[in-house]
Amino acid sequence: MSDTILKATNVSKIYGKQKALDKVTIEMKRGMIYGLIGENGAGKSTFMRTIMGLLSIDEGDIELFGESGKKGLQLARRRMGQSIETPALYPELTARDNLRVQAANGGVSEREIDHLLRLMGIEGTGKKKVKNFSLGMRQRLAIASTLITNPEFLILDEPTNGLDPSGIVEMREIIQRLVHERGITVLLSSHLLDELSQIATHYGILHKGKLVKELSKEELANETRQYIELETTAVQKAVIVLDELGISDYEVVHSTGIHIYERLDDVARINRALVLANVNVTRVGTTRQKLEDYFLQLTGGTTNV
Ligand SMILES: Nc1ncnc2c1ncn2[C@@H]1O[C@H](COP(=O)(O)OP(=O)(O)OP(=O)(O)O)[C@@H](O)[C@H]1O
Repeated sequence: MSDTILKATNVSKIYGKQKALDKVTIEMKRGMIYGLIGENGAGKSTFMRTIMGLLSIDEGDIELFGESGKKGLQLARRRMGQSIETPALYPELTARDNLRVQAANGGVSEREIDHLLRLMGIEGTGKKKVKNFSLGMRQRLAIASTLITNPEFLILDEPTNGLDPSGIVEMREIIQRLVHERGITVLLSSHLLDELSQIATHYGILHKGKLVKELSKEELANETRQYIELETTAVQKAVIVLDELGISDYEVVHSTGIHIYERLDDVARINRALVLANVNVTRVGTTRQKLEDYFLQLTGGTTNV
């Protein structure tokens, strides 16, 4: 069985004169959680729609589960679920009855419905009607309904949009559970890098239809790593002091600068030790390039939230 779930090569979509997608190439392997990040209008939904076959492409190739061509893609898409165009939830029905309605044609058992409700953490909603659900609960039910067909690859369009911070954390946990318990590969989107920063294993930054950067979770962590920035005119002496303090994860970045990647809460102590050793410290402090700053740097834009 191929490990490549999605291979989109040079995919373009043009609306009139506007290129909503401009030669986007993305490859996803089984088990990945791929976060597509971009501001409003960057092309995230358009990309997801083309992958699901809800929208035709003007250029490029799409391969799903190793299948290509019209027939092959049609078959492959049966193994996928999506939240871009899900059936509307019935506000007058309970969560369970909503799933029952959607499961009606698929021969899905009550046991499976129970499992989905539990998986999404909405098993306790009982007789409560969906119209009285919070946005977070509704989002969970919407995802539960995409799981009815037991997809191997799930596409979620902005699943954290509109949720409060605790709702975002819960949604992240749910998505991680899907990956760990069901082995589902997930492509999801957000206009905020921060919202997906703890769950995605890979990131693609989309800007004006172009994929401007692709990086793994580890690469992102490195690029936005927090450290103590130490400026001193005596780098060599400072390094000796750091060694004496048992600090080994540091980097001399230039003739007067050191980045220390550990003991971030110990700035005062490190400073004291340096001063005691007669090291002239011109600046010491913790810095971190915030994720959203990093994102703006890549897209050269201003934040729209
Ligand atoms: N049916 C359409 N006709 C014309 N232009 C469209 C159509 N759908 C999308 N667009 C344009 O294509 C570009 C990409 O839109 P898309 O919805 O994919 O962006 P997005 O990143 O998903 O943003 P959002 O978060 O706002 O949904 C936008 O400039 C949008 O105006």
